[in-house]
Amino acid sequence: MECSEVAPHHQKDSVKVAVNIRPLITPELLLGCTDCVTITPGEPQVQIGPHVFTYDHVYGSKSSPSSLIFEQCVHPLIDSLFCGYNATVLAYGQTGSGKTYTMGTNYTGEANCGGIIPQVMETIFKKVDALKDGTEYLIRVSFIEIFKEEVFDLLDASHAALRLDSGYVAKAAAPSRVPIQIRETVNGGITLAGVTEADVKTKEEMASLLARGSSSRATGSTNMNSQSSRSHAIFTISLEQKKVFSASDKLACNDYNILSSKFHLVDLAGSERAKRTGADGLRLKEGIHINRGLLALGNVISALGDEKKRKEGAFVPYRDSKLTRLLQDSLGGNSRTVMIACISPADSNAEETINTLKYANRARNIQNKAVINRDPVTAEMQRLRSQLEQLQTELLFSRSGSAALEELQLLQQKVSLLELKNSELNHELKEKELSCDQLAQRALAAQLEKDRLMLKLESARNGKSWDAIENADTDQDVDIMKNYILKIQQLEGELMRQKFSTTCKNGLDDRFTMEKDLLLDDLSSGCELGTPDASSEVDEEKEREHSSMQDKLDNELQELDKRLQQKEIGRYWGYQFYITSHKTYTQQGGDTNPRQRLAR
Ligand SMILES: Nc1ncnc2c1ncn2[C@@H]1O[C@H](COP(=O)(O)OP(=O)(O)OP(=O)(O)O)[C@@H](O)[C@H]1O
Repeated sequence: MECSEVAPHHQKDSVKVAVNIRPLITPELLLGCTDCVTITPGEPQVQIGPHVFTYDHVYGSKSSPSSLIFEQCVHPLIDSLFCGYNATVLAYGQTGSGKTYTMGTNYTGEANCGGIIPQVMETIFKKVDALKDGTEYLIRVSFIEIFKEEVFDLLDASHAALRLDSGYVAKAAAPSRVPIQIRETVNGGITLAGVTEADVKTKEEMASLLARGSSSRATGSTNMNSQSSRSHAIFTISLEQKKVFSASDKLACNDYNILSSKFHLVDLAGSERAKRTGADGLRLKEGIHINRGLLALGNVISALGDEKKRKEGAFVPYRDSKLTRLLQDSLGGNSRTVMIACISPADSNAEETINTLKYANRARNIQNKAVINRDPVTAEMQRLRSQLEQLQTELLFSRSGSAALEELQLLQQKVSLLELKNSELNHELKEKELSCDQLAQRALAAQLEKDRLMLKLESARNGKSWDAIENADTDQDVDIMKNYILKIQQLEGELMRQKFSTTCKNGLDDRFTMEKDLLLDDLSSGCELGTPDASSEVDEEKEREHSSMQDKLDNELQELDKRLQQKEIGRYWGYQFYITSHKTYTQQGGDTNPRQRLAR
C-alpha cells in the first residue's frame, strides 16, 4: 500500500471537533421554536446567546453543508487506517440532536441511506480494490452496544429480538442476551471476551451486518425523539494488511510489513432530562444509565482536556464506566479521533446545546498519541534487526577508537542530509525533464507552424487568394514533406554511394595489389615470362572479375537504396499522422491556428 503521508512512528494528535447543526424538525416547528444558533461567516465559529465557541469545522445551518463532514473529517481517518493508525469517530449530543442520522447507525440496507458509516464502508472497499495487487487484506467487523451499563453483542446470531410494545424493541430483555465481559490484556489493551468478529470480503457483507446490528439495537420512544437510541453503539472495523512480496523481494525487504488497525464508529446515546423526555419507569432507568455513562465520559474529557492536569499527570477516570473503558484508546490514547457534536438549533434546546458545545470545546484540547500498529512479532523483529545493525557498526568503529565513533555519528548525519537532498534533487530533475519534454514538443509545433506560415506567405506573394491558400494547405504540406523527404533520400543515397565507391575502390586496389604480388611470385618461382597474348588473357580475366565485383556492389547498393526508401516512406506517413493530429487540434481551437496568430 502506498501511504500518502510520511508518518512518523509516533505522533501527537489533538482530537478534532466538528459541530453539526441539524435543521429545525417538524415537532420543533409545530411548537413554534426558533433558530437560536448563529454562525460567524467564514469561520468555524458558533454563537449562542453570549457564548462563542470555535471548532475545527462547523456544518449545517448557514455553514458548510453537512454532506461535507465525510470528505473533510472522516476520509482522512480512512487514509490513516490504511497507514496502520487506529481511528475513531464519535457522535455526541443531546437526545434528538441527530447523532444516529449523522452516523448512519440506523442503516436499513437501502442504497441511498446517508450517514458516515455507509460512506466509510464504500470507501474502504474501493481502497482495498485499488490496492489489492500488492497487499493482502483481512477485514473484520464487530458491533456492540452498552445498554444499562452492560455490553451486548449486536451481531450475536443466537439473539432473537423481541418486539414488546409499540415502538420499543426490548432486545436487552431477551433471555438469550448474555452480557460480554471486558478484559484487559497484559500490555493494558482492552478486549471484549467472545464478541463476534465477522470476516467480511465485500461491502455488501459489511452492510448487511450493519443493518442486522442496527435493527437489534435498543431504541425507544420518548417525548424528545420517537426513535431514541437507548444505548451507546460502537461499530468497529478491523483492518489487517500484509504486503505480498515476490521471493526475491522478500529477502530484500524483510517481511515485517503487517499492519493491523481499528476504526471505531461510535453513536452515543443522547444526554437527556427526565422532565423533558417524559421518561418514567423503564425509560427513566435507561436515562439514568445513559447520563451516568456520559458523565463519566465528560470527566475523562475534562481530565484530558485540562492542560495543567495533563502535564501534572493527573488521574484519568477511564474505569468509571464501561463506555470510558472501551473508548480509552480513542481519547488520549492510540487513535486519531474526530468528535462530531450534534446540536439542535431550537431555542427550546438552548441550554442543552450550550452544554454540548462546552463539552465539545474541552475535547479539542485532548492530545492523542497515535502509533502505527505493526504486528507485534514482526515489529519486534524489525527493532532487533536495526539494533543489531547499530551495534555492528558501533563495534566496528569502537575498534578504531572513540574519535571514529564521533566520526560515524557525523557521517550518519551527513548521509541522512544527503539522502534528503538527493530526493529533493531527484524530484527537481523529474520536473525539469517534464518541462524539457513540453518545451521540445512546443518547439516542434512552432517549427511546423513557421513552415506553414512561410508557405502561405510565399503563396500570398505569388498573388494567390486567401481561400485558395487555405484550401491548398493540406496538399502543399504534403508536397513540402515529399520534397524534403526526396531531397533527404537523394542526399543520403549519394553519401552511401560515395562511401561504397570509396570502400569498393580500396577493396579493388587491395585485390589488384594482392593478385599482382601473387603473379609476380608465380613468375619469380620459375614460370616462363608470359607472351603478350598470355598477358592480355590475364588482363581480360581481371577485367571480368572487376566488372562482376562492380555488378555485385551495384546490386548491394540498389538493395540498400530500396531499404532506405522504405524507411523514409514509413517516416513520411508518421509525419503525416502528426500533421493530421496537429490539424485536428488546431481545428478544435488550439492555439496554433495560423489565422488567430496572424490576427494577433
Ligand atoms: N441533518 C438532519 N436533517 C434532517 N433531519 C434530521 C437531521 N438530523 C436529524 N434529523 C432528524 O431528527 C430526528 C432525531 O435524529 P436522531 O434520531 O438521529 O437523533 P439522536 O441524536 O440520535 O437521538 P437519540 O440520542 O435520542 O438517539 C430524526 O427524526 C431525524 O430524522
